[in-house]
Amino acid sequence: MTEGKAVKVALLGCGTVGSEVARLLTEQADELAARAGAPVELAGIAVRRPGKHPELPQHLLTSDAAGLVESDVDVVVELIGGIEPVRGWLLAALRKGKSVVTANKALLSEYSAELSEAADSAGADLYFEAAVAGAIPLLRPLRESLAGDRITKVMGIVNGTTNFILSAMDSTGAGYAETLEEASRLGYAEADPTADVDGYDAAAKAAILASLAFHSRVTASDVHREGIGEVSSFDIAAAKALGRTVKLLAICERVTADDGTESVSARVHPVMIPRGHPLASVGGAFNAVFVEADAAGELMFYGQGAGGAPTASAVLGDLVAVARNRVLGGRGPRESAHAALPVRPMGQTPTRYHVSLDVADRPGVLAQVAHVFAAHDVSIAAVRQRDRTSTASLVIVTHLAPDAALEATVEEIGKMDVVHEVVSVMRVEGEDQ
Ligand SMILES: NC(=O)c1ccc[n+]([C@@H]2O[C@H](COP(=O)([O-])OP(=O)(O)OC[C@H]3O[C@@H](n4cnc5c(N)ncnc54)[C@H](O)[C@@H]3O)[C@@H](O)[C@H]2O)c1
Ligand SMILES: N[C@@H](CCO)C(=O)O
Ligand code: NA
Repeated sequence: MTEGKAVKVALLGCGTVGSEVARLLTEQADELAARAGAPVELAGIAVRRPGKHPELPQHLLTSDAAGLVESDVDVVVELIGGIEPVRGWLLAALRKGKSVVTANKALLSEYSAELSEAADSAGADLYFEAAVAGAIPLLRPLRESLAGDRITKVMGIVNGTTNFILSAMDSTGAGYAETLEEASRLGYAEADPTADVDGYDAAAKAAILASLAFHSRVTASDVHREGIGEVSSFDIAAAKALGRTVKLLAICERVTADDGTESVSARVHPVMIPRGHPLASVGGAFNAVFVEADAAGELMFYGQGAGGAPTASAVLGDLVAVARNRVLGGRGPRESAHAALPVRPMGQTPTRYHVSLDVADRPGVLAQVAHVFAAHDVSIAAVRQRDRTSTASLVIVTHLAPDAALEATVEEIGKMDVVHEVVSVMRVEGEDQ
């Protein structure tokens, strides 16, 4: 059944992802029409320099994105990225009742509320499956399939570029700069790859995940963020020596205080996980996300988190959904922020630390170090000591404690005379507390 009136689509941006969307939209036109219930017609493509795209249908090209949005189109697919001028164009489209499909996590993690309100008041759809974990169907399961459950935790690898770099550092010992260059060449990295390596991209995704999972408004600035710039070969070696590996994780949790009040913790930072943990074997630009919910238990989502074609798959899935909604006269899910949970500061969030120290090898040192942990009310889970000629290597893994207490402990230990060097400090996830 494809006899419905054509759904006209404006494509904004034709780079890594946009070019794959244009290709698939053209190559699979008949099948997409059959699935949507009407032809999904590319009405225009906004590019920066129309003369530079001989591979695209020339009559569709324009450098006037704003004009294309204003024209007689039903859906705007935005694949340019960044905040302005895109935000203004998408607001204008939604206010006129045009549906929007975007992969722009930077924009959504700051302006989701504004965009959703514009969509809701005009009865338009706002879909963004590609914005988190590329091809992996993750946001639709959170918004729809799990709408009847109570999610307690979302944790995973959501940035392909940094996972590609950390995997290479762990397996081949490849250098940071050369691996980042390769990730850019393969189309994984953002236009400015510092968004990847400094954790901004993952933090934006964590904000989107936390908002959907906990029915609250969480923005990128609410997310505690640390990138992989500080991860050294010592950290990788320390992790290996303990049967662990280092991953950059986004962790969004529902935290319940002693008095029963609930809040949301959202953070992105490097983490040591056991090599046997399912996230440890997620290599290259692949992403994997665990979701824990009261009734469903533990769910794992895995697949390609970056790259042109995988991301285009998610964009096209959204496009078919919004086209179908227009054909049938319905709407997709609206923003759900009714729980309005506050965001818990990182310092009050319970975490566990791995601390690797070079200490003087003489009696009483371990007791002195342990005393500092105790003074900060941090309980030690495991200690390993290895003697060298005049120093000893001391590895300590803690139980859960407020992150601020752990940070203060490490700072104080670093100042002790008997501690020659704090070799590696990293949070630990994925093992018994
Ligand atoms: N590459 C990925 O793996 C991936 C995955 C998920 C989400 N995303 C997101 O998808 C979006 C696009 O990413 P990308 O990797 O394709 O980026 P890209 O840099 O390859 O493509 C963006 C394109 O937009 C064009 N552009 C910039 N300003 C424009 C304007 N005013 N008018 C018309 N075109 C303009 C650029 O010339 C470029 O070709 C971003 O929001 C990104 O975060 C990318
Ligand atoms: N730069 C992002 C693209 C996918 O969102 C990444 O490396 O994961
Ligand atoms: Na996705």
